[in-house]
Amino acid sequence: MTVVAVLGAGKIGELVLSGLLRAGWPAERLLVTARRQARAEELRERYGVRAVDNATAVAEADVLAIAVKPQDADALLSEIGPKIPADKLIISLCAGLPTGFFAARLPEGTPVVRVMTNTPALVDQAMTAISAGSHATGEHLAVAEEMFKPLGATIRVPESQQDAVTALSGSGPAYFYLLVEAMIDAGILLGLPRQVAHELIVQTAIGSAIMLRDSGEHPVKLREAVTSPAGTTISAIRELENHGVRAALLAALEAARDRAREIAAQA
Ligand SMILES: NC(=O)C1=CN([C@@H]2O[C@H](COP(=O)(O)OP(=O)(O)OC[C@H]3O[C@@H](n4cnc5c(N)ncnc54)[C@H](OP(=O)(O)O)[C@@H]3O)[C@@H](O)[C@H]2O)C=CC1
Ligand SMILES: O=C(O)[C@@H]1CCC=N1
Repeated sequence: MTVVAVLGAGKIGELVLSGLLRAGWPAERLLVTARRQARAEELRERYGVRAVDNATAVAEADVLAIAVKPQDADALLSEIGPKIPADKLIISLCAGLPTGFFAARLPEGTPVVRVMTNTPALVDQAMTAISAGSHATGEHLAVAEEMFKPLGATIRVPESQQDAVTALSGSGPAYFYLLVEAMIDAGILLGLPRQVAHELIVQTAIGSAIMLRDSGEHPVKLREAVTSPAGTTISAIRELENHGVRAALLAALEAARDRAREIAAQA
């Protein structure tokens, strides 16, 4: 029976933990570690899982899901790396860090899978991209899929695409929230009560997202269907184009991809 330990159960680690529990993963098959005792205690109380130290997690778990900040990964691996038997599966959730970073700090032959998920895991709507690193087989990828499928959709990608994935879907929820925030402000500008603007935009976002997923139509077609000749939508779209929204998105996602590369270079 697979035992999973989440090493560094902060925001993302907790999302993985709670998602697995919602999916029926038994609490006895889950371990968590945290740097602060208070955090470990909080997770133990909230989820009924065992909060242990990193060494115990390594000894008892089959799968070690590493969910510390990339900047903290080196210290964590200095602590546990030499003790890890090569039959453990390492699943890294860290942005930017290539699987080679882990391989260099782990015993030869340790399988490493790199995963990029996102915060809609909270509502079982994550997008998780999974890549095999050195020594990871199809079986290891299947274990990662078994863990992340209950949290939403999964896709396998070559590791060379993971920095781009991080820019798109890893950081992606933040872009949508920013857009929604700005559109609610626009509603205020137009004189709507904040609560009404919020309700209008959130439901419009949900409806548009479900249509995008379920209709199978290209977004251009869906946008064209809203855009009447000499109507209101095209007036707004002209302003969006005038203000360079498309160019801003291209530049923003390129910056996120570049930051992922920088994180790896600095690690
Ligand atoms: N937030 C997001 O949307 C996404 C994040 N990620 C990746 O997930 C990882 C975690 O991010 P996030 O959850 O946001 O960050 P958090 O800071 O919320 O979580 C990291 C956790 O790791 C703990 N920690 C650090 N060092 C150790 C250690 N040596 N032993 C045990 N625990 C330790 C921290 O403890 P303490 O609180 O005491 O410092 C903290 O609770 C990052 O690598 C990030 O790139 C990936 C996809 C999306
Ligand atoms: O901002 C970050 O670095 C992390 C990785 C993807 C989403 N959040």
